[in-house]
Order: sequence, then C-alpha cells, then structure tokens
Amino acid sequence: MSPPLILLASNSPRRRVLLSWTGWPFEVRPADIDETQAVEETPQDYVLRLAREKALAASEFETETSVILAADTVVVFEDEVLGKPESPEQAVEFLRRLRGRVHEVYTAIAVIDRRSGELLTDLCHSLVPMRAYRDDEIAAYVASGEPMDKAGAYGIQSATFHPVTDFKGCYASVMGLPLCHLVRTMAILGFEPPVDVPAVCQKNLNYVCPVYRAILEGEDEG
Ligand SMILES: Cc1cn([C@H]2C[C@H](O)[C@@H](COP(=O)(O)OP(=O)(O)OP(=O)(O)O)O2)c(=O)[nH]c1=O
Repeated sequence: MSPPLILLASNSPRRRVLLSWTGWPFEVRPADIDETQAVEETPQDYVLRLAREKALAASEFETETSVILAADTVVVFEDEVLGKPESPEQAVEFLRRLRGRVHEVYTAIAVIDRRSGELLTDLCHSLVPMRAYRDDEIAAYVASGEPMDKAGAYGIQSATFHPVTDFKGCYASVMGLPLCHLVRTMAILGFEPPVDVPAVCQKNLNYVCPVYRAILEGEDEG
C-alpha cells in the first residue's frame, strides 16, 4: 500500500516534530474547537472527546490527504485537569502544586481514514514525577514564556528547567503525541511507518519507550 499523506490537525510544534520522526509525509492544518471540559466528564473521556472533535473539525477541510490525525494532552493532579495556564500567575501556581509530586498525563489521539470515513481513537496514560525545583527556578521558567502553551505549564523536554525526574513511561506522549499508539492505530488501517520508530525515538530522546516495547510485544501498558 502506498504511504498515507497525513493531515496533522494541530497547532503544536511538538506534535509536528514527533510526527516527522515516523517518516510519514504530512501537512499541518490546525483545527480550533471549544476545549471546555463538560461537567462530570472524566479526564479520559475529555481528552478522547477533544482529540475526536479536532479530527472531525479537520475532516471539513478541502484536502488531498488520506488520513487525519489530531491529539490532545492534559495533566491531571488531585482529580483536577490542568490545561494550558491562562496567565503567568497560574503557571506559577500549577508548577508549585506539581513540585515534588507525581501526576498523571493523558494524551488521546484520533485518526480518521478518509477512504472509509472510519474514526479510531487511542489513549496513552503516564505517571510523571516532578523534581523539587525552587521558587526562583519557577520564576525564571515562567519569565521565559515557555510554560504558556503547555498543559500543566511545563515541558518534559525543557533543556533548562528539566522538571521531571525518574520518568519511565511514554516520553513522546507527555510531549503531545504517543508514537507507539499512533503506530498501533495506523497499523489497524493497514499503514506501516517507513522507518523504525522505536530506534528513531531512542536516537532523538535517548531512551527506549517501555510503552512502545509493550505494545510491540503485544502487552499494552498504555
Ligand atoms: C505536559 C506537556 C505538554 N506539552 C504540550 C503538548 C501540547 O502542545 C500542549 C497541550 O495542549 P493541547 O491542547 O493538547 O495541544 P495544543 O493546543 O498545543 O495543539 P492542538 O490542540 O492544536 O493540537 O502541551 C509539552 O510540550 N510538554 C509536556 O511535558
């Protein structure tokens, strides 16, 4: 089967970088939707719904692409969903709350096969331990502006703040796109990536994703 041309329905620069590692060709066209959480909606249902709604919104675009991909990431701490901070003050508050504790990150993906109209979703769950960074480190990180477009007000990938210690789950998922789940979902549609994605992840992130390995070996940890 010829490789799919993917429409990545996303504003996220991280998702662009991560998707580029799969070797699949893609175009980017963000889909803006209302991201309000519904009353009594669980974090899992919420991220899955947002990923699905972004993909469906993008399916209205005029495009030659054969697959649409959208995703959503949320941080969950003490049963509360922390999305992107609304102000620098809220970024400071989020980072103080998460400091020295473990929280959850959920990333959902939604994939639409435009040949059949089939829509598939998948969900990746990670437990993320934060280091006990100091208040002055928070202040410098928030002043850099970096936290403002990120769920929970941090980037696991930050080279200066490096907020996460001893993380063992799916790093790519916390960054915004679980490549393991994407490869699994695309395989259901009959698409294999042109490159060895675990090897590319290892090269770029310097670790072997245990979630990816579990999925490749048929035992899902995600
Ligand atoms: C927790 C975490 C989130 N993020 C980012 C990934 C997402 O871009 C963002 C979560 O917000 P999202 O609403 O999932 O995504 P987005 O608004 O950036 O892009 P779009 O909806 O158009 O696809 O936070 C990191 O880059 N690193 C992290 O460690």
